[in-house]
Amino acid sequence: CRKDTLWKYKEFMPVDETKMVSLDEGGTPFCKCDKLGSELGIELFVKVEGSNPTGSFKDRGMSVGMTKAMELGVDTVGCASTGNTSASLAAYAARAGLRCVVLLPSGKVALGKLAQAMFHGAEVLSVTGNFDEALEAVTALALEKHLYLLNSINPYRLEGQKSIGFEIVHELGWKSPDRIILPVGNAGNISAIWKGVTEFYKAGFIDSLPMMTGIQAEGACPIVNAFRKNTMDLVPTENPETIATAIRIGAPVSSIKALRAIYDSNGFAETVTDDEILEAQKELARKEGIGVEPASAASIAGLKKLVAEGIIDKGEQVVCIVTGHLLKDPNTAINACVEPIEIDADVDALKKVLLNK
Ligand SMILES: Cc1ncc(COP(=O)(O)O)c(/C=C/C(=O)C(=O)O)c1O
Repeated sequence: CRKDTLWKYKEFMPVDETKMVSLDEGGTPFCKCDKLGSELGIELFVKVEGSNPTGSFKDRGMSVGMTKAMELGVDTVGCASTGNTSASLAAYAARAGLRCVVLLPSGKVALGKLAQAMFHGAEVLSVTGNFDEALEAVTALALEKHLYLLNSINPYRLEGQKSIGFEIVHELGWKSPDRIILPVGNAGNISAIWKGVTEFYKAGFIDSLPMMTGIQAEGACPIVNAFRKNTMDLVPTENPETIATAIRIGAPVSSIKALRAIYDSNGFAETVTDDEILEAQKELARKEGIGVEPASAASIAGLKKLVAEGIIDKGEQVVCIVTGHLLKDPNTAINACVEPIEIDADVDALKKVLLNK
């Protein structure tokens, strides 16, 4: 694989690299966003995880998790998913030659993700119920050893995803940013990144740590609710609802790790509305040219809100992680735009429309 993958940090990956299952994941773009940043009075970088092989950060965790599956000699892998985990698992299982079973909440998975899971040959089960119920069912199946579970409850997933933290501090010249902001659903990613930066801190590679800041949709925000009460006790959101279907999760499995990361880093947790998410998604696409799916835009919407609330100080160096590609959810993107103009392929018609002539 090419040199700039997450495997350049293989010494920090607790798996047998001779069993590596890789699609050259990691080494994603780290874009300085001066237009948005100067409007907000901060120094803004965006880590574009939609540039991974299947279009989301999940590939990092899946590469290491699938490598562990090969080490263990399992024949079947599985997950429940709001979409991206299943898309990534299907691709990496195909690469590894393993049987793949995915459970998806029926009618609540964005088109691109469903297409990926199906086309890579996963056995796709459309579950009546939400993600949390699907996860409970597939976990029971795994506990009876019918499959190897690769949801982010599997620690090897977090071992891969912690490389996002490695790359951020590496790209900043072995320095932590003041703050890392990301969307939170099942809460594996914020936990993983905190693990990564603290490992590099303990190794002496960096001498400070970022404030970990998690953003949730207003209709699916158990972590934020716990944070606001300054507690580790999580009250699940019973019927989570948001247009950002990737983070439509009510009972995050990694809530303890995520709350630890937020509290220990002196970080923060905030909610954003669906409208704020859609507005941020379009703003990032049209001001900085970075196309992301709705859940990913929650980190930008959260940044704007926290600056407005005075939680984020002027001049802070902030990294927003945008977790999935725009193409994952084409329907939501098209519904947010005006219809294309129908026109004849004729120069006069073009001049009429474009030049008002
Ligand atoms: C684009 C995107 N952005 C953010 C998240 C939240 O990350 P976690 O807080 O680590 O869960 C997800 C999660 C998706 C799934 O949980 C799944 O695919 O099953 C995502 O796809």
